[in-house]
Amino acid sequence: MANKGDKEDIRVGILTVSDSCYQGSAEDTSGPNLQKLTELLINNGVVAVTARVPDEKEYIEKQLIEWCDKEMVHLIFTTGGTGFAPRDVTPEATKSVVEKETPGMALAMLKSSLDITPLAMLSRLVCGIRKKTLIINLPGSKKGAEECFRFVLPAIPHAIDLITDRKSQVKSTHSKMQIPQNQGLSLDISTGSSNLSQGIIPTADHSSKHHDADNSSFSSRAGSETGQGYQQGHDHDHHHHSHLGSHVDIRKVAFRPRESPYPIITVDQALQIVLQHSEVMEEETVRLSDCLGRYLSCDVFAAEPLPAFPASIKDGYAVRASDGAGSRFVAGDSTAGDMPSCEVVEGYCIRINTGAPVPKGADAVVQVEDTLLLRAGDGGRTELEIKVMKAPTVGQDIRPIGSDIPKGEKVLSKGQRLGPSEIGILATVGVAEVKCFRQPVVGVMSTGNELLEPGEPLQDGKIYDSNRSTLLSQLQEHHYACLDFGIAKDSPDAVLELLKTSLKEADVIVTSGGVSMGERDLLKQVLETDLKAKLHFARVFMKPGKPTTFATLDYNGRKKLFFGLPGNPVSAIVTCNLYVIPALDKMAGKANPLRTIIKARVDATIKLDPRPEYHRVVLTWSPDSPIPVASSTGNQISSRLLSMCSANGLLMLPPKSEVISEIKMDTLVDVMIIGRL
Ligand SMILES: Nc1nc2c(c(=O)[nH]1)N[C@H]1C(S)=C(S)[C@@H](COP(=O)(O)OP(=O)(O)OC[C@H]3O[C@@H](n4cnc5c(N)ncnc54)[C@H](O)[C@@H]3O)O[C@H]1N2
Ligand code: MOO
Ligand SMILES: [Mg+2]
Repeated sequence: MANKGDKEDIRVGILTVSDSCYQGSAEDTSGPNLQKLTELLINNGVVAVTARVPDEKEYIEKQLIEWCDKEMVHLIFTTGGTGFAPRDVTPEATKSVVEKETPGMALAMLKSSLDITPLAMLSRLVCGIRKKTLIINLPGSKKGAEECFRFVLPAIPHAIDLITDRKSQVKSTHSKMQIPQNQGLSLDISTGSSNLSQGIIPTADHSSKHHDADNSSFSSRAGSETGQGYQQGHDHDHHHHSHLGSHVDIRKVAFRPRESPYPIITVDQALQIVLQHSEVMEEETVRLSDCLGRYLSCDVFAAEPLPAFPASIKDGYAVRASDGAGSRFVAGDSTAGDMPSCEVVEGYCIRINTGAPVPKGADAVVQVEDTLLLRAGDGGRTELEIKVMKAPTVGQDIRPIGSDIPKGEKVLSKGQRLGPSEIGILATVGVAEVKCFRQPVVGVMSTGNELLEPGEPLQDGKIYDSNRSTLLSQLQEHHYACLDFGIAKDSPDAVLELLKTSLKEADVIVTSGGVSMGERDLLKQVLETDLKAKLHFARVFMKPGKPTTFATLDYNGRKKLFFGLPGNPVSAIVTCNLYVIPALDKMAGKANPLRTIIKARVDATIKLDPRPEYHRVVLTWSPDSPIPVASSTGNQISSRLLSMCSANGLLMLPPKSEVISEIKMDTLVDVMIIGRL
């Protein structure tokens, strides 16, 4: 663990007392098991010495004295020789070497063992202190020894601190004992864990230390991933430097915190933090065909007026208004795409089509419907003379130069989203490439041993990975480039390896699963311990989505954003809507990245949850009301993805309180728009 080096090791000796094990006629199962338990469950526990002795008082005493006085071990477990048999003398040997007995520990083991079997009364365990060593007798059977080991485990770190006179540790334990149970020290007899001073899960404080630290170890590691197996052995500091996989050790399940060390914050606070860290990306030049959904990084001006020539609005005749109503000779024609070569003079007109340039001399267009044909030529192939039925006015049905877009006008602004019309405007002003903010590349991955790819045969205990498909398509719906990084197994090495791969390619990483309180919920530890990421928050007061986690880290000089979304399918998609989309929008250059919130009328009474709830609804409009109706999608449990089906809104419900416990039917409530209306 990251902070293992902060504490001194507890040196442990394990002494198997048994004639048959000593002679080799029976296998010693209890001794090796105690060794494993010591390394697994005693934080900083190191098995320094082990030995097997026969059931002989002198042998036992000699070994105990040597370990206490020469090997300077802090703690000795004996196993065996504690019963009623004639050769059972371990308690007597122990009594003769200790200076003080510690009957409380013996009593704790006896009391708890009696709850398991009345035969425990036949055990004669002795515990005591010789100089700076605590000696604990355990029964000979593997099961009995393990049970008794676990019964005394909660008191061991503090006992060793006292015996070895580690004053600061003792003081800190005592002060924490003043804090109510679930806030400070909690000794849990069932698991033997103490959440005090174990430092198993790095806290926010650790994270900032890591962030400030030189992270060159990360850069150098990035190129040499071995994906080596699960880390073995005791994680001393020297181990850290040679190990290429994760430094997170999740084996000591008993030491996971029983309360989340992360403060819980509000949705508004969380969003503010996310947006603070979402910096607008650099600009790049994008072809017109690729710029749908992008945000402009500069204003766009019209280089030329539109139209660039006076253009006809109608199919008809270009005339001189001063000629009034009456007959005109048709001198020629003007069709779109060609500049007319002739000029309109008094008494003449030119046949013209919509959009075609109005020829010189003409100052009005008369639509064909307002004329009569007086004379045709060439068997109807030409018009020779027409009659204008109504006197035209100057400028009639002509679009003057620059009337749609004057020359030099700003047609689009920085931060504006390029939708179909905006892309049309770019084309209109003759732009083939445009400067936009680069879009963040988003890497998406799932975590979990239980996950299968859809299409694979279903296996016992497994489920199909739905989060990845949901998240990838949601990001695509918002026009973001996504990379699919697949599924990471629930091991620190696997998670670290996939994160490192994704960091090379993605600006933003979105994972789902592994962020809550389970021993396999290891993302936060890998982020902080291995990647030196700064965790900004890891709990939000909301439903669904409570364990939503947000971190940033520096990777080769680039800031990367990390969203650890909760694994429950609805939690993942709701929190993607609430945090990931606004972050990406801001990075992509959107001027206002906040989601749209409107009012809707609920069509049924809704019970409130203790957490502010984002209740999935379908919004519909009826012709007789401008206010939409919000209909719940049913059971809102966060595993039920069907509650997202067809939902286009999230009702933003307040938490249940003494003042309010439900929202009555027909009440107007805020709704965040998340889908097509
Ligand atoms: N002791 C506590 N337990 C839990 C708490 C808590 O505060 N204390 N919070 C609960 C809440 S709220 C949520 S939400 C979940 C979040 O869990 P994780 O983010 O750790 O996710 P997992 O444990 O990995 O999985 C939870 C759930 O989701 C399923 N899952 C995971 N990934 C996928 C996927 N890609 N596709 C479909 N389904 C997925 C997984 O199988 C689990 O059923 O924690 C609560 N527990
Ligand atoms: O917050 Mo969890 O997301 O309720 O299920
Ligand atoms: Mg979990």
